[in-house]
Amino acid sequence: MVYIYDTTLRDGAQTRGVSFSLEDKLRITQALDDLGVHYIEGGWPGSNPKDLAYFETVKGLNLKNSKIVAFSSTKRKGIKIEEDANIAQLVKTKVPAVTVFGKSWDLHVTEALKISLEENLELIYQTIEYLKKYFDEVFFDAEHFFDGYKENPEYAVKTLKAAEEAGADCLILCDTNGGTLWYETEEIFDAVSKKVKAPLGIHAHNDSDMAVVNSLIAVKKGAIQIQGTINGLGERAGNANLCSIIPNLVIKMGYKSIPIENLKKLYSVSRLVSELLNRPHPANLPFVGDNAFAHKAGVHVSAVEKNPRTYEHINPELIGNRRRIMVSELSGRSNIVNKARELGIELDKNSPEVKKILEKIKYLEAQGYHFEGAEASFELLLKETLGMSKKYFELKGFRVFTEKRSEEEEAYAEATVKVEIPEEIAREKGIEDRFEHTAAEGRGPVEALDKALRKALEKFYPSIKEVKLTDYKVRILNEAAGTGASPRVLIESTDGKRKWGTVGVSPNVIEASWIALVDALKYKLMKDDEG
Ligand SMILES: CC(=O)SCCNC(=O)CCNC(=O)[C@H](O)C(C)(C)COP(=O)(O)OP(=O)(O)OC[C@H]1O[C@@H](n2cnc3c(N)ncnc32)[C@H](O)[C@@H]1OP(=O)(O)O
Ligand SMILES: CC(=O)C(=O)O
Repeated sequence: MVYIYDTTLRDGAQTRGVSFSLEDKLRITQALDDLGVHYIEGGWPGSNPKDLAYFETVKGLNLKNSKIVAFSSTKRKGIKIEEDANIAQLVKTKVPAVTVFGKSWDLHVTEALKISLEENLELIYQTIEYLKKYFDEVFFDAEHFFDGYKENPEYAVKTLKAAEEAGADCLILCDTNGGTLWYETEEIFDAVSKKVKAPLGIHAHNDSDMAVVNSLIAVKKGAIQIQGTINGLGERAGNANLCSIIPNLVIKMGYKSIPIENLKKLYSVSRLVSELLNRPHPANLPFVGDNAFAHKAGVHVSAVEKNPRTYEHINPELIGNRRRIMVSELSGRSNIVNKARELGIELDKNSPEVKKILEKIKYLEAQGYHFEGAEASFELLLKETLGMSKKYFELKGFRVFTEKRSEEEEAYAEATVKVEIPEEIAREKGIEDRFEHTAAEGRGPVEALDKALRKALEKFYPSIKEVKLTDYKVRILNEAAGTGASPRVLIESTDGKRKWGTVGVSPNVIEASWIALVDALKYKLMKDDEG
């Protein structure tokens, strides 16, 4: 049995740029409990009022699987343990388990704590002995254990023995600076397990990109507790990523830990943490990233179609992720067939339509289009080629101008747009005048154009009012051409029910924006028709 100890709410909160609210901490606690994590380190109650409030509030959650753990250092030097504010706050939490970190590297004892090596052993012993009177489980985080062991193995082991003799339930070897390589972890675990009897655990940082492998090797060498964080959050380069450790441990290494059926929740827990931090979810995370099972190359897609094992190390559904197929200039016909199937359209790989769609994609990508971030433009292209979409309107012309009358005055833009609605649609709607000629103002030319186009179309298609632009990005494609370069415009839109991306490319940035805007509105009308 390997116990999973999550420190997202404590070491994860030490990530640069991260600040969890109390509500975030409680939501993450519930999600981790639901996933089946064994221990959740909620914070350091002696550190700040928020962590203190967490330990008060968390008692109200009806947790099914996880034990809440409070964290602190060993007692301060030069005072009695009963006088130590950190230790007093730990005791007040009345949680089932606590973890204290103590110094295992002689450098830290003499340089950071500025006490003798003997005194440090006393701090460790006294703190653990005292806390054992109040808590079922007391864990000892041997800070900098690996660096300490490399410089003074005898002393590093003495710190573990002090904790063991005082009654620690698990001795966690910490790679605090994250510089340890996998074979060193292996050797040090081998040596230490001969010298202490208490169970061992590991807490690894990722400064050498070794945190996951060090954690798994430690398990191979007998560790029964792994400390880590969701998405590898943590001080500097982060902590060991539990989203990689858990599936490797359970699915591949076959250890008893979190039940395998619970792993289906891993992807959503990982996303929840990104959402709460208001950060983009890192797409390239193994297992739980959106790219983890995304296939772009035609050769890969063709093989995955036949048997997913050809390019997937596990079934993505086991951890709640899914397969994604991208369409681009690197696609083959399999990508098109697969993408069409996602849209509910069955195509024959050898049909002329598939060939035509693929050729169009390759041609447009060579012009600068990029369909990966513009799935709505791809869907329109596919359905237009297959004759499955209506022509909703035709442009009869647009004009945009920008004026700035003086240094002081803000620049201003105005656009006029003329569109024509097809006869059959006008008849259906009982509208006689099929032409609409409108003008609108905006702070910039694209805003003016967007407003004028909507104004022109709203009379025929009132649901256009629901569409909002949520993102607008311009990328210059052939930078060397300077002002003659071709811009690519990517637009993201929403109607409150769904979000979609469209793309436009032209040497004229206004026209590139127009193409992407038109696709955005056409897509909305097509989806409304499809119900
Ligand atoms: C490896 C890790 O990540 S451990 C976790 C680190 N996390 C944090 O530091 C976040 C929370 N920390 C805090 O809120 C604050 O640092 C507090 C409340 C704990 C302490 O604040 P302050 O009392 O102002 O002290 P400050 O942070 O400046 O210095 C830390 C003190 O703890 C002492 N200390 C550090 N580790 C230990 C230890 N294991 N045992 C005993 N004392 C320790 C240091 O020697 C220093 O004492 P000094 O003031 O006598 O030099
Ligand atoms: C305890 C801890 O957070 C560390 O050693 O990194």
